[in-house]
Formats: sequence, C-alpha cells, structure tokens
Amino acid sequence: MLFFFRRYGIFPFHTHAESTVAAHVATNPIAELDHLTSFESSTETDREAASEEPTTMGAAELPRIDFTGVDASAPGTGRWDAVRAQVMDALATFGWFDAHYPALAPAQREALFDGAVRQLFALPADTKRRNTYGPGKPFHGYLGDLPDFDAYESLAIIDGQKPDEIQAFAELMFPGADNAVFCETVHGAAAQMAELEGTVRRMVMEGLGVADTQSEPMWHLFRVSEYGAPTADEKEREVRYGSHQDTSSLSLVCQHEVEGLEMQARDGRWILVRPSPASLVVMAGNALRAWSNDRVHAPFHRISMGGEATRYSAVLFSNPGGSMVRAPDELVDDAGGHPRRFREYNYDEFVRFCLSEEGGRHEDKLKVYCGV
Ligand SMILES: O=C(O)CCC(=O)C(=O)O
Ligand SMILES: [Fe+2]
Repeated sequence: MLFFFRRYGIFPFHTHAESTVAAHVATNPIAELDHLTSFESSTETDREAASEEPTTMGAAELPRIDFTGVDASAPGTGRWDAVRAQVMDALATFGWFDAHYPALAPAQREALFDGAVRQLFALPADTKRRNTYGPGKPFHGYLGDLPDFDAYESLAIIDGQKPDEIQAFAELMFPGADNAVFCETVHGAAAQMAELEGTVRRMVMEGLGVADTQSEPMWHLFRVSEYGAPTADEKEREVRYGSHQDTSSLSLVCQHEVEGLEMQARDGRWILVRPSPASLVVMAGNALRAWSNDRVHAPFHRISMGGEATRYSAVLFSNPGGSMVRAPDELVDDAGGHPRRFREYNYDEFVRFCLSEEGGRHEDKLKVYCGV
C-alpha cells in the first residue's frame, strides 16, 4: 500500500543515485535465483555520490521459492511443509521472496497486461479518475499526477479478485461496452494471485504456530500501475516510486517484462528483481510485521526506471479486515525474548499517520507510531 508523499518527506531513500558494486545479500539456504540483480548502496550519501546503473550478478543466494505442486486446497500435503519452512525462513530473513508460480500462466499475464492494463491507462484522465472509493478511502483508487511521482499512474480495485468488484470497475471505465473479456482476464489473474496470497498467509500462520487464524477477516486491493521510462531531460535512471514499506499484510507483485522493482536488504543494499514470466514477488508489509510481533521483516522497496520501455505491474495487497492490528498472545513471550514489540493499532489511522507530515519525518513509521 501507499504512503505518500515526498513533499511530506515521507520517503527516506528517494535519492536517484546508486553504487554499482555488485554484492550478495545475506546468505540464505533458499535456492538459486538467476533473474535477480544486486547492487550495493550503503548510505544515502554514498548513493547520492554513486553511479546509477545496477550491476548484474548471479545472485545464487537470494530468496526463491518454488510453489509448483503446492495445492492451496490441500494444506499439509505434498511439498507444503517443506515450502512452508522456506517461506518462514525468507520472510524472517529478507521479508520477501520470489515465488516461482506457474499457476499464473505466462499467457494469462500477457492477456492481463497487453489486453487489459494497457487499454486502461490509455483511457482519458477524467475516466480514470472515476476509479475512486470516496474521501474516506483516499488511496484506494486512481492515482496520477502526484507530486514527486513523475510518470506514475495507477488504478485499483478493492477486492479486485472478486468478479462483482471487477464488473463494477469495468462499468465505470468502459460504460456501455461489452466488458466480458476484460473482466474474465482481470479475474483470471487476480484470482490466481489471491490463491497464492492465501497459501502464503496460511503457511505463515501455521509456521508461527497460531491456531485458528484462518478465520481472521482480510480484504484485498488489486492495483495496476504504469511507470514511464526516463525522458530526455531526466537521468538515465529515475526513481518513480520512492522507498517505502507497505502497510499491508502481504503484497504480491507481478511485473510485466520491464524491470524496476528494487528490494532493500537489511544492510541498505538495493536488489533489482528482474521480472520473470513465471514468478511473483511476495513481500511482507507492516501489518504482518506487527501481527507477527516483529518476527517477519517488512522490507523497504522502490521502483526505479531506466531504459526506454514503459513498465506495467499488478500488485495484490492483503490487509487486515478488522480495524485493529495486534499480535496474538501466543506470539508474545516475555521470558523467551519476545516481549510485545508494538501496541495494538488502528490500521486506517496508521495509514493516515504514514501520509501525515509527522509520519513523513520517520523512516520506521510503525515503530514510531506504536513501538513499545
Ligand atoms: O509496481 C510495483 O512493482 C510495486 C509498487 C509498490 O511498491 C506499491 O504499490 O506499494
Ligand atoms: Fe510497495
């Protein structure tokens, strides 16, 4: 989810310059990831001074998890337990992983982006602005022309994995048109992403040993975004969406062909995650970090654009359905070194804090907002 704006100084690392020194991120037993690139950036000053081009590397120790053969409808069977162990390890260590997930077929992704998403962004701005959920939910719909978000636009559907919500959105965008193919295409992709989200969330709850959490209500936001390539009067590489942590529980990012997503390792280095036609990036947001009592890391990430191609992405966010976020008692253990790290907080109020001038002054907004 979004925490704007740079005019409020919310983004801690919105510098455009990076060092080009290739470096491995912390070691991790999780298997090889050949489409990741890493480049080092240690301090903001270093980054300002450094060149902008990332360096490609083998990245054999970055987190990749293969979900082939994991059956969402049959938890505990087949490779489930082994994959769950990898998920827990990756989320605790990195806060994210690249999920090999062929269930979202390359053809489906192509249909989503080339058939549906491009067509959406080609609509007139006034039409796109109809994608709003009212003043009470200011960042749930269309975003465009934002200060310091140059060449960035996005549209979002609340519970966009559900056919009725997609249909309502389609009617707003293409009134009077036959939307059947559009709706089927968006639903096909969003529902596959939601299935993986449900699997990962279930694994996290099982992995943390918290019983009966499947009944916790969640809501989702399906956001599609367009990022323009740097223009002639810009730098070779431009940060389009500055460094931030998501407020969500989980975010699943589907990148279409053009790279741009960079994940920040705990030591400050940025890792460019190359798009692959069969994988999604799964990352934790601050809601899961808080709920897990800080056992799960919520990584900073950003979008930086180089080259000449426009970038498209689709992200499915899952968010706590209840208004309050609180680590269950099972995850609080004073004697065992896990005292409560965050006070119970109201999800919407925390989002508003992130957007406020005060929130913008802090890098670790959750800790400032409700850290114990
Ligand atoms: O477009 C992307 O790849 C990710 C965007 C993002 O980080 C967000 O919308 O929170
Ligand atoms: Fe994000």
